[in-house]
Amino acid sequence: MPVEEFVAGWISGALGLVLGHPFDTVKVRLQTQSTYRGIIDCTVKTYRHESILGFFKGMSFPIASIAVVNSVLFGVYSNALLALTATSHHERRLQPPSYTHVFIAGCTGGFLQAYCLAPFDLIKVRLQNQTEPRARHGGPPPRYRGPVHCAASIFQEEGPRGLFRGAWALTLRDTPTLGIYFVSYEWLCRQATPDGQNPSSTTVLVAGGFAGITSWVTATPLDVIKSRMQMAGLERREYQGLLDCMVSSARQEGLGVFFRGLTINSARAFPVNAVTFLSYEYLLHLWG
Ligand SMILES: CN(C)C(=N)NCCC[C@H](N)C(=O)O
Repeated sequence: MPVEEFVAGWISGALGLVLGHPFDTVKVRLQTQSTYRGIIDCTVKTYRHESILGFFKGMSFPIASIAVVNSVLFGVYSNALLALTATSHHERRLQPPSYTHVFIAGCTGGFLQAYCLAPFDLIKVRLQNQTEPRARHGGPPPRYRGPVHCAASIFQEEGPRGLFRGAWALTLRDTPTLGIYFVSYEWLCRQATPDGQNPSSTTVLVAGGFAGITSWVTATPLDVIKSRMQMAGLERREYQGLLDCMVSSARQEGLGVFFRGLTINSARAFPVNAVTFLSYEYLLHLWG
């Protein structure tokens, strides 16, 4: 089993993550809290209340976890394509796999990464939703002191299953949308590249960016539900399950609720995924 794809997936994921985390914090807050009027309001309030550090809350854990998550995604994707088409990463420009194979391999990568991602994503969302500034004398201390304290508290208060809160919504979000992610990337690269040649860096950047946007646009409705289910244990607002969360959110806030965070998700997706694909392709080319 080729391992370079796993390592390249890890490094490229970490680069994308640092770039996209401030956007991600604004997105999570818009999706789960109703105190903000929009992206600008949320950005200004976060900055005034918590300084620039507020945008980077909950980042240390994803940086550590991206090693597992992105390497599982890209490693499983590439190895699933190898199993389906008997071609390695370098042979795929001369013998391009069918879009059906790309989709199946992407869904497989998405399905497996979702379960690795679930506890890390839960902790990230809980920390991002802590709006108390880190060090304010006299004010109430934040509920969680950091990622390890957050994981331990969830474990104590909600049991081991608590760490997988929202995992089902996350799996439903990621399985098809990662198929869409890789198909969009491949399709855009092939449109802009003569047969048998490697795509240029600009093509990879643009195709990666648009693949990110396409997949996040389709993922946003379940992303909202996932984030709400992850916060439910904390806010004493329990849902009976995924369907209940969908129905009660739509009843209380209208269908527009499923598109909360769509603009910021798309704005974040372009640079993050452009950088992720460019560094992934570059590293594999370097080691090739
Ligand atoms: C729609 N979904 C779930 C994805 N496209 N997932 C792939 C993640 C890529 C990158 N780390 C990001 O956070 O955008």
